[in-house]
Amino acid sequence: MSKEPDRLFAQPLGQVPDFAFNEDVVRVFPDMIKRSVPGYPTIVENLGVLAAQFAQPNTALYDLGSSLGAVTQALRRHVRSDGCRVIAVDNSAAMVERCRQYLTAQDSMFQELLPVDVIEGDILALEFQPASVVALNFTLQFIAPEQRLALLGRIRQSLRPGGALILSEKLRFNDTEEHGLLTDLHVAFKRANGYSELEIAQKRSAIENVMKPDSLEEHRERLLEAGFSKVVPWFQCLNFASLIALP
Ligand SMILES: C[S@@+](CC[C@H](N)C(=O)[O-])C[C@H]1O[C@@H](n2cnc3c(N)ncnc32)[C@H](O)[C@@H]1O
Ligand SMILES: O=C(O)C(=O)C[C@]1(C(=O)O)C=C[C@@H](O)C=C1
Repeated sequence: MSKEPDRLFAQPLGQVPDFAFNEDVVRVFPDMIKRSVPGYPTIVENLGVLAAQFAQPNTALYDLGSSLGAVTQALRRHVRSDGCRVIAVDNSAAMVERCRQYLTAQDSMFQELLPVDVIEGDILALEFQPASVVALNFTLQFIAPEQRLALLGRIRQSLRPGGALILSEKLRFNDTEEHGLLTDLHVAFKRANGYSELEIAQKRSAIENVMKPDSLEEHRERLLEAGFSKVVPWFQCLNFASLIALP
């Protein structure tokens, strides 16, 4: 994995462009996401552990918005079910290219890993195969809000009995005081990880038009509306959480 530090927002940018998963972001992404998302390493590793409990033989395991394949690698470290295949999908060409390189490196280090397809494509246009695990790890928040319900509905239809969707997201909070407190604490987390006030402010402007977090209540209601029967939060650190949704 690239160890290049994230300094993308360190210099004054004047007009801050909208955040995009381009080549510049790809180069620093492992550092960026670890220093920006509280609990990210714990979520990724345990997503593999959880997935091993839900994986059913001869089904697909989806990593939607796979970026550099951190979740795909965790699935391959933990899931041992027969006949499973990991399908990693991302619409950023730069992410997909680097993801394939990392997975080739994983293949050369470990034997008997699950086979994996890395697809460059839009998850909104994907034809889902019968699946037992679907991971949306900080991806749904980048999908246009009006498209989220239909996507979750199609994921629900693809899930076999015994499977699960694992959904991780940045949260917003309906209670103003709770929202303010957890937002301030997230800024403190970023500061403690070496980001300056300028970096924090410019990143905030870059993502505000492209990343639209929902509240836990909105997620729960939408997942139930999409046909899931049960929604169980399994992790929260500050304003970032991960949920298990059962078919
Ligand atoms: C925050 S990153 C996901 C991080 C990654 N899952 C991980 O755990 O390391 C969001 C990813 O979703 C991808 N993405 C956003 N919209 C997408 C879409 N409509 N179809 C496919 N990928 C999408 C972006 O290119 C980006 O790589
Ligand atoms: O909320 C923020 O400040 C973030 O930087 C979050 C976040 C995310 O949740 O995906 C946004 C963009 C990058 O992919 C990494 C982290």
